[in-house]
Amino acid sequence: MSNIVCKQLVKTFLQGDQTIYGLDHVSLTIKQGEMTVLSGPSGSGKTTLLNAIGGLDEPDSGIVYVGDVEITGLTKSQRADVRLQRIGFVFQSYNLIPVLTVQENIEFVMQLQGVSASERKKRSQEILGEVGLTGLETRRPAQLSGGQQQRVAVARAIASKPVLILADEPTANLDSKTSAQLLELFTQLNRQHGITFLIATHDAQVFDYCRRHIYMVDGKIVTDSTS
Ligand SMILES: Nc1ncnc2c1ncn2[C@@H]1O[C@H](COP(=O)(O)OP(=O)(O)OP(=O)(O)O)[C@@H](O)[C@H]1O
Repeated sequence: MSNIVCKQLVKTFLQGDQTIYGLDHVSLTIKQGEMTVLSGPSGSGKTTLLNAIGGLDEPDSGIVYVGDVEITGLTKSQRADVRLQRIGFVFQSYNLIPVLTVQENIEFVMQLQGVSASERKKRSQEILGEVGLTGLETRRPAQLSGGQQQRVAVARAIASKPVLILADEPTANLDSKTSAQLLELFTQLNRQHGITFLIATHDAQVFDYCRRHIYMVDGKIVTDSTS
């Protein structure tokens, strides 16, 4: 089982002469296959928590496990390796590589993983079908709508066959219909592949797709409910 376990995470930032708690002793367990929404006011620590779980940033103290790997015990390059093998990211701003085509953007991660060219082509075609982008493989990101670009970002995130997808405001730049389509896609990937989703958002539409809802204020989890 690849559960996510966080124990007593603390992350502080110095702002002027003030110490701000991005994470104030946060502990939580997310079971493999859960779809969880993380909400809270601006500055409550949502991104800081995603970054700690995904190993993009190091907490000051505390422990993060993704499955049997303790992320917090690794070096920067070891964390990058764990991300490559186990964790997909989806951001508000898509973060695609503009000079690469849709297919090349998807294959990029597999290339880093050392997957052969023929296997990359086969898998990227399958993934394009799965996210509903067949026929758009030779386009570049600027030639796609926001919703299509976000689907490419999801395709890239699942290319590495991750156990966990961390999504930070994934619907923020999408209209409500396109957001619903993206969330349907998340649900489908969650059900078919058992991928765990942790979605940080202000968008109430996301709540309908997640049974578990964690709410943060001032770096602390104040409610954690499952419907
Ligand atoms: N690199 C940084 N330097 C200084 N302070 C930071 C840094 N990153 C985050 N913070 C502070 O940590 C707190 C938590 O920020 P975080 O970005 O995690 O909040 P958030 O809940 O994701 O906010 P939003 O909903 O606006 O994205 C905020 O007070 C923020 O100003």
